Amino acid sequence: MNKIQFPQDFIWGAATASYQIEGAVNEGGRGASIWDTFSQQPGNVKNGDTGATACNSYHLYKEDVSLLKELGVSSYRFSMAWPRIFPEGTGSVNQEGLDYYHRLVDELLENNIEPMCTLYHWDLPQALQDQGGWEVRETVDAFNEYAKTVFESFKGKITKWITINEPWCASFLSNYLGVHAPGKKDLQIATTIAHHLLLAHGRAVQSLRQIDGDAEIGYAPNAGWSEAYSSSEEDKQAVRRANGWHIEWFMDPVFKGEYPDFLVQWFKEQENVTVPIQDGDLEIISSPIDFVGINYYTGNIARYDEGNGLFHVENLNFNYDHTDIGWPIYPEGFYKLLKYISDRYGSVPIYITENGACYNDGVENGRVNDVKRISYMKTHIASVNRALHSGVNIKGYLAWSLMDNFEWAEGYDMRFGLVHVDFDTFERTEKDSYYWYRDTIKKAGYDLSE
Ligand SMILES: CCOCCOc1ccc(-c2cn(C[C@@H]3NC[C@@H](O)[C@H]3O)nn2)cc1
Repeated sequence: MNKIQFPQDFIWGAATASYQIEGAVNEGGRGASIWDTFSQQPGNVKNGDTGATACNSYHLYKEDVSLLKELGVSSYRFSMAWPRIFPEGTGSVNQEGLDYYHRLVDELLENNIEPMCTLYHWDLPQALQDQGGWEVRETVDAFNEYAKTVFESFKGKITKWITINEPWCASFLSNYLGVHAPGKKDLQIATTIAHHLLLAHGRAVQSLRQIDGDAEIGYAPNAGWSEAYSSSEEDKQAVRRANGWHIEWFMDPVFKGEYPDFLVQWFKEQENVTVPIQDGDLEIISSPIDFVGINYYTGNIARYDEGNGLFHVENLNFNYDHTDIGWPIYPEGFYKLLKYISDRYGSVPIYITENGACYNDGVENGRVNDVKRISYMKTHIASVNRALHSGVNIKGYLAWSLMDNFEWAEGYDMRFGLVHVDFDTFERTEKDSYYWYRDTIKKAGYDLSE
């Protein structure tokens, strides 16, 4: 037997995001985003890299679609850049921006590839940031205007929408830890932003129901996985706080209509931070959705460590194998996470909207022999298969990423692609993992002995 086998109707895909691949930041009427501003500020991004040219996908999208077609995927997850549609965040619509995404979507549909579109993958219009950004509720209204505009424009073409990608990154990583744009370090601001992102999600869900009853909508929360070092109560509580911050903080409000109270109390008592909930917010946030996107990369073993960070928790470094970005390789965590989500939130349809590994192999004699990425994909796709066969309602798997791209604060050094990109010439070279994934898609699985 020795086979990892998926159902024939299992959806296979690949994912990218606008600021990471498009480039052409001053073309097509696009306005500035917070990532243009943040990446231009010295010290924020390795090597001073920016998304100004990226993979040049704004001009090379047909080549990208050809790569997807050859790969054999049935789904392509991309994101729209809000500043291409509304250069000033609100107000007049930039028709050139809509036209670009219509060209991309038409090319996908002509190749029988279903577009899965993320509305917000972190490139907030700078004009809105200048007026308070996600800290102010007016940005929630602006997001809803943007969402309604593209729902109307792409009705009948795009049938799977994702509202917000990784709200933990867009709130806490960006406004408490200061690692991503706009680089703030204030827990109350980050907590307020997290709430407004969830509110924006809920408002967009309600708007889609009014505009296009045939389309499906979800969101893509972060999902790391921490596991207690021991069965001691203090280790278990420390890990409960860590997982709660990454997972429950963003999933309980959507699926249960409330924040995890133990964490709300922790924020209040430890940090004097509160969530600015107004009447009706949680009803909006918990508007029923059609699927949830799970993004998984890594997990860790953790234990209680008095005074260590927000939650008094220490991630232990067991010298597990790591990818080139330094993240431990922990496929069992993926299986445990998926079971945890299914047990806690029920049979909501799940798409793995991101899973992949950073390996920085270069091109040698026209090939990229990224055997470690193939190994990572084998073990992690097997974890998805374990969860699927354990009753978790998983509908598809989309690899992060179709191609090497701008990996945020890590710049272009950290490569997650199935396709290698030369960032000077924009030449694309399919890696060995691309061919392995193509064969796996064709067989809807793979043989463990291979
Ligand atoms: C001070 C401690 O700070 C440590 C860094 O902390 C993080 C956490 C998480 C990430 C992270 C990066 N990615 C991959 C992206 N997902 C979406 C897509 O755009 C991919 O490029 N996911 N999570 C980075 C850094």
